[in-house]
Amino acid sequence: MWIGVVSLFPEMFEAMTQQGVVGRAIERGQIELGFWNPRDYATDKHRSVDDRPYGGGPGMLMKVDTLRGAIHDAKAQGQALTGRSPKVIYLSPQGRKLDQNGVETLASAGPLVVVAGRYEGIDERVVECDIDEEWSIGDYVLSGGELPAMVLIDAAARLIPGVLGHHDSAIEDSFSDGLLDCPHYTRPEVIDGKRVPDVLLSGHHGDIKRWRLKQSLGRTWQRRPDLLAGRELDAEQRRLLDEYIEEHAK
Ligand SMILES: Nc1nonc1C(=O)NCC1CCCCC1
Repeated sequence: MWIGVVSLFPEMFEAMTQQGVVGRAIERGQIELGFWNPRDYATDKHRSVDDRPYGGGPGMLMKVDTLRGAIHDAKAQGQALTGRSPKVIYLSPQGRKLDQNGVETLASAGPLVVVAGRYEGIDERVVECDIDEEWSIGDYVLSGGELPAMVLIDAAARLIPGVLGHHDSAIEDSFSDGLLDCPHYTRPEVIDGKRVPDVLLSGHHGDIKRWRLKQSLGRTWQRRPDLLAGRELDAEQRRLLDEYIEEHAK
């Protein structure tokens, strides 16, 4: 998967490109990241990358020509390397809320150019002319789009076949099948008097699988009932959830 990143602070991405799942995926060639810094397109002696907002008001906006130059070249490189025109994504609180379905959609959309905003944002005409989709990672305001860009890159990378060591771990993640994740346990068997659930020590893989599904359904029912609304449960899932509710009725 090819992702071009437009950012004034490309060095912020170094940690994720050299470590962990994403770092390994890059090393294996499963992901390719390219970086374009609008500052490299500055032509004045101060190498300006911000500009004053029309109408006054606090703060600055990203300078149009340097930003558009970076987006243009990132798109061109993505096209040249993949043969497909990249989808250009802008991350801001004004965007569509990103969830696992959105990640799956973006991860399967071919090459991407992700634009990380700074200052107070970007000119609306750049959004209209150069941005294909605006996405938000949540209803809060950060100081830049770099962390949201890293969130998107990480979540998308996990969905690329072969990136995760164990195929199931992607499916069993929270939200991968639309449910919250089940509880997990590792050594020691007892922590502060709290024991690992016996089923997990039983070696009965069918029982363990059913227990994990029951816990996922139950947790989702308790913590995020919105994720269950409109979801068709099969007979087994319905039975397990009813059992969980029975056991946890107040
Ligand atoms: N929340 C968010 N989801 O995606 N991005 C977010 C954000 O808070 N981004 C900050 C950026 C927004 C553009 C102007 C500079 C600050």
